[in-house]
Amino acid sequence: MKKNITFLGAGSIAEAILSGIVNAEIIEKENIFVTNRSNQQRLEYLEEKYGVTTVQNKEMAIRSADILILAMKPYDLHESLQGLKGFIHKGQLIISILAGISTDTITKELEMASPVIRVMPNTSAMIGHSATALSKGQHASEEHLRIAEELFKTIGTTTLVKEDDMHIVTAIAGSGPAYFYYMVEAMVKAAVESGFDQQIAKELITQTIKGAGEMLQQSDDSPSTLRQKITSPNGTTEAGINVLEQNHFQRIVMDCVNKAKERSKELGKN
Ligand SMILES: NC(=O)C1=CN([C@@H]2O[C@H](COP(=O)(O)OP(=O)(O)OC[C@H]3O[C@@H](n4cnc5c(N)ncnc54)[C@H](O)[C@@H]3O)[C@@H](O)[C@H]2O)C=CC1
Ligand SMILES: O=C(O)[C@@H]1CCC=N1
Repeated sequence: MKKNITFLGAGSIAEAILSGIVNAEIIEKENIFVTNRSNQQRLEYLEEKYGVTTVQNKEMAIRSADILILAMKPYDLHESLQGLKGFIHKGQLIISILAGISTDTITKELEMASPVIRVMPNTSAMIGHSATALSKGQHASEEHLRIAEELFKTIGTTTLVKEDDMHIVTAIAGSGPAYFYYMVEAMVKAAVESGFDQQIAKELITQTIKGAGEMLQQSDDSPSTLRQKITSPNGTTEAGINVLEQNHFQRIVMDCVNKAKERSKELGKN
């Protein structure tokens, strides 16, 4: 792709995405520009690690961009664009990865009919395994969507969704990895409590999650059937699952996803 791409925001997800793009070599490193609010040390780290160009002079980086990736926190959007929208021009493709924020809000903030694509990646982008969802705003064309898809395919899978569904998608896929990490934390704790080695426990659990993920992808069985095949009558799995059931584990996970979805909606309103 012969394009200049500029990140506004240099946090953890910006790093995950740019790491994926750099590894895939889809855009020359020299054509990737990264800016943040003020943390010079952070920019130096990204420049050193990925060979991208980091800049304090946002004007130049924004004006010269073909694609602008908005990667600041949702609550920093307004202030950030207030200072920068003068440098943004209509021909640029705006990609927003901000949780909760609609493409219409971005258009309003920019005060121009820019093409905006809303994207929800996750941090597995870092190793090319993001499950990324995309939807296009009213001023974006199919070609804009195609460009965004091409870019995000370098960091994992891409799925087109209706913009209204972005809240639930954010709850299951954007935030999703964190729930699994949380579960792993608990499993490791239990293993350590049993006197088992922490590192070996982590390795075994990691391979177990990877295997389960591959099974979910490759097997024709439903998640429920896959679970049942592990659960021998009166065996260890049943004993464990019974505790989850007694404590309403599925209800808790559903509440967790719903709460994340509601939070996404709130972020969009504020
Ligand atoms: N962390 C994640 O897993 C995911 C995050 N997101 C979204 O990505 C966005 C960033 O999230 P994180 O990377 O986790 O946050 P973060 O706090 O790690 O990074 C935010 C970045 O924005 C920069 N920033 C703030 N104001 C700015 C300005 N005026 N100009 C330029 N840069 C500015 C900060 O300096 C910082 O580099 C959020 O909107 C979040 O909803 C989306 C998907 C996944
Ligand atoms: O927690 C958040 O708000 C962001 C959006 C999805 C993942 N992290």
